[in-house]
Amino acid sequence: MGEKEKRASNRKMPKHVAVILDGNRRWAEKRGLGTSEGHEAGARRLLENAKDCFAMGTNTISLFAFSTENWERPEDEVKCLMALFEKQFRAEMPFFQRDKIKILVIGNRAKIPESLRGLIEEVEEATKSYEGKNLIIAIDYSGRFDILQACKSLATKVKDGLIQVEDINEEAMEKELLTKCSEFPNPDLLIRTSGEQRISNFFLWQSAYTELYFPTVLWPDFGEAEYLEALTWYQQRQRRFGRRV
Ligand SMILES: CC(C)=CCC/C(C)=C/CC/C(C)=C/COP(=O)(O)OP(=O)(O)O
Repeated sequence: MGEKEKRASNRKMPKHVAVILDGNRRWAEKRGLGTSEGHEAGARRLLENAKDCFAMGTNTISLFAFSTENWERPEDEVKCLMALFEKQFRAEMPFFQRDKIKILVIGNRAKIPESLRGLIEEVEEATKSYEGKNLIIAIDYSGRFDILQACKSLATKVKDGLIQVEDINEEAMEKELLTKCSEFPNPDLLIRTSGEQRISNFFLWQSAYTELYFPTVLWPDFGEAEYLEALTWYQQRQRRFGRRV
């Protein structure tokens, strides 16, 4: 049995892995390349890793591709990222369909260029009936934005008489979050590469009991061996969810 098959049969595999892919620019700088080449290398790595991750039994992968704060980056870099997202969605559509991967893009779509927005809708529509492999891509996403939009939606339901204040509980809240945690599990493992040890406004609600893993390697260098190391670390964790065991 190969390493991937062995992992896939391990019952302690994370069902949902969230990733903050960090270090593309530093990776490019170290090689005398431009930032856009770093992001391109990051995007290639992303898809290779997603394939490995699904093959080893994880059924939901979330990627923090572009944070709300990323709009503050130089205009050229933002343009290049939006163009890269478009290129990747177009190039990967046949793979999503062949491997039956459901795509869900979460975040505030208002500022995303129209052509990318249209393409996202197309990809989501084409993959919406697939079950078992979910790829959640966060673009113009922030955890605070997600919690706020969920609160607004619940408040509107109370105002419209659809629910009572007493009906608001964790389950009701989770149904309103963009990750639809009632449909997808909360992340078991969050990986942030490049040595930074913070969540940076990613899944604030969803990662309450997530195991946080911070390898120092830069994202474009995070390959299969590094992912296996992350899994070994995860499988040694004792998850208590606040209880004594
Ligand atoms: C399918 C799809 C949506 C693919 C594209 C994913 C992709 C490559 C996103 C880039 C995200 C990003 C801003 C990375 C951080 O590196 P950084 O620039 O912050 O690196 P640094 O920490 O070295 O500055």
